[in-house]
Amino acid sequence: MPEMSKNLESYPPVFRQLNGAPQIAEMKNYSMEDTQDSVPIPLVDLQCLSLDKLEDACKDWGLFRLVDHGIPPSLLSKLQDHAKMLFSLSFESKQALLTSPMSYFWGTPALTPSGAALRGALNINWLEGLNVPLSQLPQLQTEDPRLDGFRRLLEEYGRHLSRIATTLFEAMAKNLNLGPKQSESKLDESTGFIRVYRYPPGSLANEAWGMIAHTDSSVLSIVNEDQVGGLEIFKDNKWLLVNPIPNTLIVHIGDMMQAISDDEYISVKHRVRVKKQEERFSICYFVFPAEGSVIHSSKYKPFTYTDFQEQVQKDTKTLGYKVGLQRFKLDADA
Ligand SMILES: O=C(O)CCC(=O)C(=O)O
Ligand SMILES: [Fe+2]
Repeated sequence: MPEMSKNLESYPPVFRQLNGAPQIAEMKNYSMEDTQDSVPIPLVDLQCLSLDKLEDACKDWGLFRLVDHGIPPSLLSKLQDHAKMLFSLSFESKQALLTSPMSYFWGTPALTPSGAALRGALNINWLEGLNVPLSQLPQLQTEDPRLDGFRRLLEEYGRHLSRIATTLFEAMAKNLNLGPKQSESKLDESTGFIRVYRYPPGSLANEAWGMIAHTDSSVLSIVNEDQVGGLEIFKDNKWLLVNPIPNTLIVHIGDMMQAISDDEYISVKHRVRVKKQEERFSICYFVFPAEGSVIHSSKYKPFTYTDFQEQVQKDTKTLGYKVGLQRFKLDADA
């Protein structure tokens, strides 16, 4: 792992073993299925939004590539550069610097509502992350110029992401014929948070998953990945590689949107594995329904996002994985 050994002290101690991830045998269970070559995923243009194209992508894929989104390329590249700089600091410096309201975590993307890593029974995910609740960003007290600069970039990025998520959700609500009553409070910008991830480089000896297969619990998730690639989606019983393309964003339908759409839209299963000898960075945005807002659907018992999240946390702790929407299905034993 050449790149990793250059910068070993920046990694959490558990990642520093040169022969790859711990629990590798267990993780190999997740890599039985082959991944197909990269495929062109549907394109959605935000400036000239086609409701039909959007509808097809949400129904058939549960994800699409967003172009003409209005985020300046310079902001995207500055964010990526800043993330790289912060993650290259020593593990100890990151633990000291990246504190409340942000949180620094590694080995799992599952966090408690306060941002602490939630350790399940299984799996170490081969990643480090920084969790940033956007509404709390103004409370960040820092005199460190590295962090202050990052905060300003994140605030600007967060404003763009709120705009994009709202525009897309309104278009989806139109397509689904949701009345104002049904759609209001189903996407609340103040719930938005950003995850910045660093995935260690892959190697032939290391088949570990950066992030194991899952669906997102959000209404919508918006991913800005670098050129290393490694995001895979599950479609028609196959794993497909999503090609990284500069200045585009990948939008995922999340579990909440699947329920709101009465299962017309798919919360797409996805995973990450870095195959190149390079670190991968991604900056992901997640947005949720307003607190207390009840999701009514013909397919599920009425539930709030808080009910859902509590169930996910319970399952992750006791079973080691998220069961997800299945727990709330009307015709299933929860
Ligand atoms: O890093 C990525 O591209 C995806 C991350 C992801 O799927 C998640 O955080 O839920
Ligand atoms: Fe995800």
